[in-house]
Amino acid sequence: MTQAPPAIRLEGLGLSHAGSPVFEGLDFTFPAGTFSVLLGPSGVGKTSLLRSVALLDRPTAGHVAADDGVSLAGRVAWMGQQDLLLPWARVIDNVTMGARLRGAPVERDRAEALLRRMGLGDRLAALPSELSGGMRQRVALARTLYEDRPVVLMDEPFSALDSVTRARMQDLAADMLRGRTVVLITHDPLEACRLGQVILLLAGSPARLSSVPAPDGATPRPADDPGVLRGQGHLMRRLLDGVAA
Ligand SMILES: Nc1ncnc2c1ncn2[C@@H]1O[C@H](COP(=O)(O)OP(=O)(O)OP(=O)(O)O)[C@@H](O)[C@H]1O
Repeated sequence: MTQAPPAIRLEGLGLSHAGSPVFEGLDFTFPAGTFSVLLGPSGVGKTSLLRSVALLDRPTAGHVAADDGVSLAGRVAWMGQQDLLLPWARVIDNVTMGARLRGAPVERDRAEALLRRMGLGDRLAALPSELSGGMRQRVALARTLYEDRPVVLMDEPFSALDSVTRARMQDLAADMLRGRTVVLITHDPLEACRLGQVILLLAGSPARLSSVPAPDGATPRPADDPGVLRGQGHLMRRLLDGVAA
């Protein structure tokens, strides 16, 4: 990573779809170089918020800005819920596609090393249609990490993975994204407590953000750490109670 990661400020951010407000008046700063995790009930507006941060959706009110005064455009790696792999391109070419499209040099060795760390070293020449859903998700994760951006926004990046692969990918992501400004959406309280340096809940209608204390200790925190298990239970309770408590 060559550029310093900025903090990202939301100022009075609001978004409506078809005239119905999804969220409004959001004021929050995602701290620079910090792994933030966002949870909330299905349909509350998490993806809409992340898309606004990524400048993919135009907010109805307020704005999103980097705290260093430089535009976020070109500094963000995005991993959406759909893997968006190109069906005609082999795994290795999907990972390096961004560089190809930009006309930048392709670092094949770096892409291969990433895929090997994802357990896909023997699938470099496979087409996406020859992969399982979890493998495709790992290719999409490799493509996101390959982009090497100071800001990384990920929408449920591990949702298709079995629990052991998921834990491995969480470890890898925590390691590779350390020091970047990351926002990750998850439905999994354990994932939030393993990875989150900042943990946020989005709830209500229109939705508002609230922050929850993260467990102690460096990330990735062990899944069986007592503080992680307590935090997981607390988050689950908040979600079951409709996040109000
Ligand atoms: N392009 C769109 N046009 C109209 N309504 C939309 C659009 N995108 C999202 N919505 C609506 O906005 C609300 C928030 O959707 P969003 O996808 O942001 O929720 P979410 O919290 O990410 O949900 P999930 O956890 O199920 O992925 C939902 O009511 C959804 O139907």
